[in-house]
Amino acid sequence: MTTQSAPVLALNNIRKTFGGVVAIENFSLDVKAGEIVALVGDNGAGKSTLIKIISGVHAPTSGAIQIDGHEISMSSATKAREHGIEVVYQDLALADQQPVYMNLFLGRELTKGPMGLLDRKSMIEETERLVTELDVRIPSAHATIRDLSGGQRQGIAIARATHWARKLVLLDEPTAALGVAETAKVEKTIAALKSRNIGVLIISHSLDQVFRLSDRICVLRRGNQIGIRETAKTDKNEIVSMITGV
Ligand SMILES: Nc1ncnc2c1ncn2[C@@H]1O[C@H](COP(=O)(O)OP(=O)(O)OP(=O)(O)O)[C@@H](O)[C@H]1O
Repeated sequence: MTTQSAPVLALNNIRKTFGGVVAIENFSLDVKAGEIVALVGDNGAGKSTLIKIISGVHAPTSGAIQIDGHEISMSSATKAREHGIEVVYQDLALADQQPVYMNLFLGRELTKGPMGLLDRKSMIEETERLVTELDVRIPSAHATIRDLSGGQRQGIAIARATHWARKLVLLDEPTAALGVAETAKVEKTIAALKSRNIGVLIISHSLDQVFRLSDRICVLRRGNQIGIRETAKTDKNEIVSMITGV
């Protein structure tokens, strides 16, 4: 059961231009606690731009963003994290030369003692607990990211986001590079966020995945919101025609 109370995220009349290009026009959307909303649209529709606006990478040209009913200025990715928002980007943003445990704590390393030394033991223990819980199969918490497979890296990026998120997880094509079994595992992890009452906004080109995971589907075309549908009350044909406009 989920508590669908006040929206964790509310976007009101967001507009974003890059020079003369209007990437997002007049866009509004709520994501409630424990809800999974899928953002779909063709290439260039504006999906990634929207995720970057919510995660503080791009400032909107105009419009407002509210978290838990409070208007906030998402001026940087750090600020977004402070508000409990975590993102998994297509390029994963992992430090390739670093071990898994350092990646899970990147920028939020645990320290000990008056000198603030890295508490590697605790970070390794916490990493081992987390990867076991999420069934991310890696050789060890000490493994270097560059030595892992694409699926293992993806698992680490998602483990990091789900571990730190308090309000909202944003996922940009989280399973694009994965096989069937790995995709199923990632989808299970995403679905489990509902029980922690975390809101999820997911970009996916796979309508099968969108229908498996989401509560609602929001369609974007050329920066405009074409409509929002409850997943249980629509079908692929309707969503495809909303995406393509035919
Ligand atoms: N940094 C930027 N500078 C200039 N234009 C940009 C920038 N980022 C995005 N755009 C433009 O904004 C529009 C939306 O792009 P965006 O990447 O958000 O689309 P998308 O829906 O995520 O596409 P895809 O599915 O191909 O990733 C496009 O016209 C794109 O060229």
